[in-house]
This record gives sequence, structure tokens and C-alpha cells, in this order.
Amino acid sequence: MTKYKVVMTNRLMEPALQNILANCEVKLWEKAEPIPREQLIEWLKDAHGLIASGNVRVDEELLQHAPELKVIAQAAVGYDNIDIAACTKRGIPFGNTPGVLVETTAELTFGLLLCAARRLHEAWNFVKGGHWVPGNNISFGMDLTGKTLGVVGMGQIGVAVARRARAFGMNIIYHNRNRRSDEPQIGAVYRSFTELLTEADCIIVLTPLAAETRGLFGRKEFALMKKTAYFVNASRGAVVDTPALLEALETGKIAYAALDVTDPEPLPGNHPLLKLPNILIAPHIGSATVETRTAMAVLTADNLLAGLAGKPLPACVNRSVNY
Ligand SMILES: NC(=O)C1=CN([C@@H]2O[C@H](COP(=O)(O)OP(=O)(O)OC[C@H]3O[C@@H](n4cnc5c(N)ncnc54)[C@H](OP(=O)(O)O)[C@@H]3O)[C@@H](O)[C@H]2O)C=CC1
Ligand SMILES: O=CC(=O)O
Repeated sequence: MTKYKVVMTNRLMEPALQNILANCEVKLWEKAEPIPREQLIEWLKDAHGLIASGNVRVDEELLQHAPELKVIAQAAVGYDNIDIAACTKRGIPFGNTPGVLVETTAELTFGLLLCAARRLHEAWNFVKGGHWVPGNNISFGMDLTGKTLGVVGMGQIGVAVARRARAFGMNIIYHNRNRRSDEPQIGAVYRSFTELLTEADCIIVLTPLAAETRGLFGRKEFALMKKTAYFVNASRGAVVDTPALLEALETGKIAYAALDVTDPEPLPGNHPLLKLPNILIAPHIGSATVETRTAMAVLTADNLLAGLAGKPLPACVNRSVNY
């Protein structure tokens, strides 16, 4: 029996990878650097399935070179690199991995806030650097208990972060475009964007990256925040205007930032953000545990194989082409 041809722009965790290799004829890009556009176009000529990754732009121009494509899947919940309208126009379902990474990403996001508020990485560098001598200590952090956390983007991950914050005795306010009907259950109170910026002691960003959220946090927004504010971004780097964040941290408009995502990604070694004392940056590891990356890989393989078989994807973004 002829196998479907599949292009993978990165490796997936086992056993999902073996499942795909057993069922499909696979071209797999294994190098650390992103697959060159020309290489991807060449591979997609006769491909039926594509497993994409965040560093690959899937747009109208790419799809023109993929006339046989029946399905695209990606091991992530965010899909800002995928032109969904272009996929839908061609009848190609796109599958992502919502749900399976919620708790893991919430752990990392709240962990970033906790590490930032208690200056943990500064403390570790201090001890490691041999500076821990009598009379010498790092600058003090901030209690989370009793403080107000503002979540911008109270979706699946936001709710899981809020649950953790409640356990730390924080008051929670949030802002979405649409007010939630389950506020009593999640224990959060709605605020306009401006109200949230001015009231919150700590702000956590968890919106998707879209035209509306690109650069959502700029000079004006940082100027509205408390000078003592802790700012955490675990959504996408481009939701924040990086020069504005740099300026806010340098000039004391806010106290501290903790980022799991940056713009650009990765940050070049000489980037000015890396020279600041009041920042903690993780290399986009929100979902990076063995258990969760395995679950994401399994869901991605299931999405791919369902699409190749002409069946509904377990998690499909553009359901109108896949019912
Ligand atoms: N760092 C990491 O490793 C990870 C990062 N992520 C990022 O987190 C994002 C959120 O994931 P998840 O919680 O699963 O997604 P959800 O879709 O469940 O939640 C997104 C929330 O953002 C809100 N939102 C959307 N647009 C705006 C806006 N313009 N202003 C304010 N709020 C807005 C939505 O509410 P409404 O529609 O009412 O506005 C919704 O509540 C992903 O899109 C991804 O970019 C996800 C996983 C891991
Ligand atoms: O950034 C990760 C995702 O799942 O989205």
C-alpha cells in the first residue's frame, strides 16, 4: 500500500514519531536551525501532510507550492505562524494542541513570577559568585501574598495560573475582550485594560499573538503600571514592544520582568535585555516537560493521521473544513 508523504520541520517526542514513521513516508528536518524556505518548498511539492513548527511561516505563498497537502499539524497551542485563512481557503485543516499543555505552562508562568518576586536567579548568581559574606546580600524581593495579580488573556492557561495565584493568597483581576461568565469559579474580577495596568502589582500576559495583540504592551502601557510592578510574558514575544520594555526596565517605570518568550527569539547574545539586572528570561520552555511534550506529540500525530485519513482532527482550529 502506498504511504502518505509527510514533511516534518522538526522532531517529535516518541512514541508519536514512531507512529508517524510507521504509517507515512517522512522527510524529517533534524538540524537545529530552521528549515530553509527553499528546502521546505522543494519537500512540499508532493507532500500530503505537514508537521510545522513555530519557526516556519505557513502562508499562501508556501501553500501554492503544496498542491497535494491534506492536513497541517503543529505541536503547540499558539498558531500565529500559520495563516489559517489561507489553509481554510484551500480546504486544509490545521490541528494544534490545546488543553494538554495547560497545567505545565501555568506552572512555568507562575514559577517565573515567583522566581522574579523572590529574586531567585539573582540570589543563585550571588551565592555562586562568592559574594555571600557577612553584611552583604542581594536586594529584597516582594511578597506575593495579598498582592493583586492582573492576567491579560484569561483563557485556559490564564485560569490555571489564577488557581495557583489564589493558593498564594493573591487577589486576581483580569482582562479579555469578552468578560467571562465563570468569574466566581475562577475567583477573578474583570477590569478594563487600563484599570488592570494601573491596579495590578504583578501582570501576566497570556493572550495569543494576533494583529490585535501585536505590540499590546508599549511605552504608554508600561507608563501606566506601578513603578513596583512585576511583568511576566508567557504568550508570544511580539505581544510586547521590546524597546519599550527595555526602556521601562532601565528607567524604573516598572520593577522587574520575567519572560518565557521574546522578540526576536532566540535573543542574540549581545541583546541589551541580557545586560539588565532586573530581568529573568527563559528560552520558551512553557510546555517543556517530558510528559507534556510527549502528550503534545501524540496529539499532533493524531491530528496528522486523522487529516490524512480524511477524518475529523481531534483538535482542529478551522473546523469549517473538517467536520
Ligand atoms: N510560553 C509557552 O511555552 C506557551 C505559550 N502559549 C501562548 O499562550 C497563549 C494562550 O494559550 P491558551 O490559554 O491555551 O489560549 P486560550 O485561547 O484559552 O486563551 C487566550 C485568552 O486570550 C484572550 N484574548 C485574546 N485576544 C485578546 C486581546 N486582544 N486582549 C485581551 N485578551 C485577549 C481570550 O479572551 P477573548 O477572546 O475574550 O479576548 C482568551 O481568554 C497561546 O496562544 C500561546 O501564544 C501557550 C502555550 C505554551
Ligand atoms: O508556545 C507554545 C505553544 O504551545 O503555543
